[in-house]
Amino acid sequence: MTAITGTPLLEVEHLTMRFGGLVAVNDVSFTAMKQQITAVIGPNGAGKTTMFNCLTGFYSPTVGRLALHRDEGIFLLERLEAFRISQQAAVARTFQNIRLFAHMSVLENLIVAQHNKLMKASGFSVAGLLGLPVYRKAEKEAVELARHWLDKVKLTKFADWEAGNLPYGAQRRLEIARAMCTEPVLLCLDEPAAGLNPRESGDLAELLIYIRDEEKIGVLLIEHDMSVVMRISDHVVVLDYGRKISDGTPAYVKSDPTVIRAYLGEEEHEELPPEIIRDLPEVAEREEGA
Ligand SMILES: Nc1ncnc2c1ncn2[C@@H]1O[C@H](COP(=O)(O)OP(=O)(O)OP(=O)(O)O)[C@@H](O)[C@H]1O
Repeated sequence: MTAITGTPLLEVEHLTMRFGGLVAVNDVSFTAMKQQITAVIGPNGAGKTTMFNCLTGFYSPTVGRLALHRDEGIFLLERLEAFRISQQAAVARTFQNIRLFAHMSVLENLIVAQHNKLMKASGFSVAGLLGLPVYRKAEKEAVELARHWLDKVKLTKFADWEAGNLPYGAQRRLEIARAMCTEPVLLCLDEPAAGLNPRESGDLAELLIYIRDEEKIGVLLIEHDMSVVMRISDHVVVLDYGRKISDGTPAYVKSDPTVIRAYLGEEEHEELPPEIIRDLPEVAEREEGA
């Protein structure tokens, strides 16, 4: 493990999630820092999505403390219901499978994401029904925020399209925009590059860098695409069979023999991500000799 410096945003301590006899996440601890991209990687079934489900209230962890540090104080996520984790702790997430409102327009998807803020401004309908200035102001701000994110994900010209008619890569970007419209402090993305072509993966990487550097939001990223992970992450946590097996900078993790072994399995070299294959001693020697 190499030390990652920064200001803690999310402290995961001894997280364990059991399903009957199966321990999907086994005593995992790490700290994700503010304004950093922390990637969680590992072979299929390693426990990555289960960990996300614990963080976002879909599962109640068997054991563990999940402390989110905000200016307002510390939120213990394991004690909060899912809707409070998103509304009060300001944790947003996307899923492996796309979950947009397919029959709403692209812009409407981003306005609906701000429903809680708008409901509050409307005094839970009264001010909204009466068209009071406080509600009109909130509505205008919601549209401005939506337009800001449409621009950032390069979907402005598709604002009136039905979301379900967008190409796949654009739907993925819209999901991230929708999550950002909830104004999170922590953005959790479950395999955002899945199914993207290399150009779209490049755009995604740029977008995540923008979210970190300009919007100053912490990102927790589950991703199998190692070219994206190694390029943009500040910190990589590796899980295997539910346990944390490595934790550090991308450079440290990709040359960690434990990680190489986990991806290699027994004799399955082809499963190893190319970035890790390049660092294998036998490959490096071969390339030097060539
Ligand atoms: N609700 C559940 N009930 C029982 N077992 C579950 C449940 N959810 C996940 N598991 C099991 O927990 C283990 C970890 O699964 P998980 O989906 O978290 O892995 P993952 O690292 O996200 O995998 P992938 O990269 O394939 O998405 C797997 O063995 C899975 O079958």
